[in-house]
Amino acid sequence: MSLFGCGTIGTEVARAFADGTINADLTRIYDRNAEKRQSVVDEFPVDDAPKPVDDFTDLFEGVDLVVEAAGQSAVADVAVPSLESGCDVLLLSAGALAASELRQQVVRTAEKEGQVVHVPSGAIAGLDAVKAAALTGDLETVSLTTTKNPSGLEGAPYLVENDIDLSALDSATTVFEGPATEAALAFPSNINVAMALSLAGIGPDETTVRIVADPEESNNVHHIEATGGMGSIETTVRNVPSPTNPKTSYLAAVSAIEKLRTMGATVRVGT
Ligand SMILES: NC(=O)C1=CN([C@@H]2O[C@H](COP(=O)(O)OP(=O)(O)OC[C@H]3O[C@@H](n4cnc5c(N)ncnc54)[C@H](OP(=O)(O)O)[C@@H]3O)[C@@H](O)[C@H]2O)C=CC1
Ligand SMILES: O=C([O-])CC(=O)C(=O)O
Repeated sequence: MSLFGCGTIGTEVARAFADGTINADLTRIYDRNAEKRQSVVDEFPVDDAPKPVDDFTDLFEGVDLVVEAAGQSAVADVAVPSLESGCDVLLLSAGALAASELRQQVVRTAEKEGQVVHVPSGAIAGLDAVKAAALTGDLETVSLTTTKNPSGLEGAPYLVENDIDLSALDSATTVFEGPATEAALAFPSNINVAMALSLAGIGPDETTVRIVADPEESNNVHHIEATGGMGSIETTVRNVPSPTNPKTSYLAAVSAIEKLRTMGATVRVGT
């Protein structure tokens, strides 16, 4: 396998290869930051380290899967070329697929090449039930309310473009409400989970998202509500943020690791 992105999630994923949690080889890694590439290499014994590459197109050689843990622009760069090179992809920055042209291109290429696009549950819970409910054809509403400390939202394009200053907040405030299609692009580093939920359920135009900035909240909280003919589903995850990136919940990295681990497992639990 190859890894694109050697930041918070990429480092945790690489460690899981290094310590044998994932029973497969990580052979190539890429990040635009050479120091981060090197610090991932340093997680491995010298004779078992992945090769750091300067150009992401060198990730494809001799591997069957490329793990993206970098950012939405990386998905635009790497997803289609990976699939065309005969690699499956696992996308953490799934919000990139909110752009319908890219989404269609990725899906069509995967179909044509017979490859798989994996989107892990990441920092949310309940995709198993939402997927099953969607199959019944009468899943009616799906909503996600995400609450983060302002430090977990700062720098988001939507806040910058609308001149929203979160440092002045003294109580929980809704900063965005709209379809997942808009949320994923307005908050590209904060709400990739909305696209995972959309793909599992009723699509990004119908899935509604509310983002709350709360100076009293120390966790990244994701609350899902879904209703339909099967009844209703509610899940809440109160995630501990990663120490190296408060925008990213620790569970997101572990979710990707579990997905990779179980690709080769004999017993696979969950829908
Ligand atoms: N699906 C889910 O549940 C979740 C998804 N995510 C998403 O996963 C991704 C990784 O998160 P995280 O590890 O915390 O992020 P980090 O910022 O810690 O690490 C990302 C790394 O990738 C590099 N990078 C970003 N874009 C590119 C690019 N186009 N080309 C080359 N290198 C690039 C960054 O470099 P630099 O430092 O120079 O920017 C950085 O080294 C993010 O998009 C994040 O939003 C996060 C949490 C949950
Ligand atoms: O880690 C989280 O809580 C969710 C997140 O940042 C994302 O989906 O992009």
